[in-house]
Amino acid sequence: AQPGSPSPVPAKLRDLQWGKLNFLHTTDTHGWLGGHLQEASYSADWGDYVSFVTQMRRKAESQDADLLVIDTGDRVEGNGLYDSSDPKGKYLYDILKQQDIDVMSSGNHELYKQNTSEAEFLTNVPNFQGSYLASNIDIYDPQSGKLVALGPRYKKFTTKNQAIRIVAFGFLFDFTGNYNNTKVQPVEETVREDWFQEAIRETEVDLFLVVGHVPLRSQEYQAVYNAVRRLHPDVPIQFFGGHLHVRDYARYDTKSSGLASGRFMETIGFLSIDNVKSSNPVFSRRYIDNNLFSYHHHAGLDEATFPTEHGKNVSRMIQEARHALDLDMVHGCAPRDLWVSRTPYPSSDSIYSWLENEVLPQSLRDPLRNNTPALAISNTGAIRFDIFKGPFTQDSIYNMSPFTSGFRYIKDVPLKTAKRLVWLLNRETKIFTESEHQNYCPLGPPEKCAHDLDIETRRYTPINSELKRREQIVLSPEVEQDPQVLPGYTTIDDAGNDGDDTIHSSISFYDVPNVLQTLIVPETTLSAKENTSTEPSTVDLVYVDFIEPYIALAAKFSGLHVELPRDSDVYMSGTSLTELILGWIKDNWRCDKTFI
Ligand SMILES: Nc1ccn([C@@H]2O[C@H](COP(=O)(O)O)[C@@H](O)[C@H]2O)c(=O)n1
Repeated sequence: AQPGSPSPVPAKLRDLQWGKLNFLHTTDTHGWLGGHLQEASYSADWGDYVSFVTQMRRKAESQDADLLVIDTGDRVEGNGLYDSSDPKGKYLYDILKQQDIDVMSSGNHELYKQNTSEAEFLTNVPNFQGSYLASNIDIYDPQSGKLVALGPRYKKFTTKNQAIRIVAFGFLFDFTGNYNNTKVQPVEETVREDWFQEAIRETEVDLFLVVGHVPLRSQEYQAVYNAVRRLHPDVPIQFFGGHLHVRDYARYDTKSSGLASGRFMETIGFLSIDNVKSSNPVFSRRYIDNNLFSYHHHAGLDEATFPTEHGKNVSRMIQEARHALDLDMVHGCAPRDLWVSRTPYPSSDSIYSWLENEVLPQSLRDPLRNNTPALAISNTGAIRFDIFKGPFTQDSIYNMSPFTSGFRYIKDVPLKTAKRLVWLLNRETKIFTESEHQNYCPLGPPEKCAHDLDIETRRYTPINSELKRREQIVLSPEVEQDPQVLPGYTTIDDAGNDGDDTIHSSISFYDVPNVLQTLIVPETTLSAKENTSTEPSTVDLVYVDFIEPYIALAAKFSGLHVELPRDSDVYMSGTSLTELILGWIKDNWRCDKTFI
């Protein structure tokens, strides 16, 4: 673990049920390779995980079993270790490659920007040669300019100890937000390609392994499942998925299942299959809290015997990178916790209410607009993580707001129309079912998307259906706090409610809107007449530039006749949402002696 990170608190643990074939799975790590420096439950770093994999491989060997290590993408964007370096990822790729990963795939975050997908193609794919699969992604090779596969489409291999013959694929969901240097083929089309049809016609196979940055209960995985099952009614299929940032386990039939392992290095997913080659395979899953207490327990080792030299070196690499990036530099001290979804919105503890009521009204102003009133909009998904009371560091800003998005505006928009546009964006369904931009909740945080898909009740609500909007829903009521049981994940999945390795009390989850909004009306701009209603008749409609395609769409439905980007312009040129928030924090959150 990194120096200064909290030690894990001993807790009641559920054991792993090993099989002859076992997997460890990470997904949506988003650069959190240093672990969580403010949360004891998730305080192990990538170096500890390197040690854990080594020790678990030894344990597998001793039982004549196999262990495969999987990662399903979104390794970038979301933490200072990736986002704060120039170029981005300067330290991350070398740290990542220290892990011995057997099968991996790309996420959507690897493809939003040209430089990220090119780094993937030129650095990460070669670093993980033989493991990195790209069944439905092509990229324009920056050297030749030719469209080529990002990586091999699939691979066949046989495990070392049990000689299990595996055909593996690596998918990304039907993502449409990628930069134009990559092409993502919808999974439903990929499964009709000749190469895929040939691959699944393999007869010498004991298991199909489908890894991907794809929600488990999705039309994409349904398509893969249908294609394989049509030809192989009896061969086990194991899926690994991600993107929604939740722990989830799905049973598709008696011989197939899917595991999703959370987000941000909070969770290491464990899955075992026993009797893979028989007519009665046995599946077992566990979500391991990413901390040393859990690692020691599951490896059967202690503080002295657990760490490997390699693992310790990787922890040192992270420490040096964090030091070079000054990630512990304190910008201010947060006077209270601010939550993404642990508290109702709006409320005084909601990070979105804080942005709407304090940060944006006090900071968002373009001097070139001469105090013109503005209705400002940001997607809630732009804010990725909670703020904890106490020191707010260089790391914290990227954990909370990692993206580079700036602002744009449309002038002279009737306030009534602007408000209708916001209403439409938050109502979501009509707009997105008719949109080529449809994908999993493109505006809100991914956890909201899981909530909308009813993951916690294990019902898949097709995204195309008219989702009934719900009021704030408490998913799991607060329980009396048992002093030995700390709050944390209490997952319900298709195998029941005993998947988490650590026994926790539950944390409440509250839904959030797609976009937050704030009306910014400088006192002096109101005419005497308007002053009576305190609302201007027209405003600058200001928005985070990432959501411009959705603004364009909502404008169409709300009677705002604009063509974007032609009719919009940059607002506060050179200022990103992240910089705006950081500036406010530096000005407003002084550290007094109670924090030091
Ligand atoms: N530049 C960006 C990129 C993404 N977002 C938000 O993140 C959400 C997707 O996150 P995943 O980790 O699940 O891929 C997306 O819905 C956007 O809300 C953003 O704001 N800016």
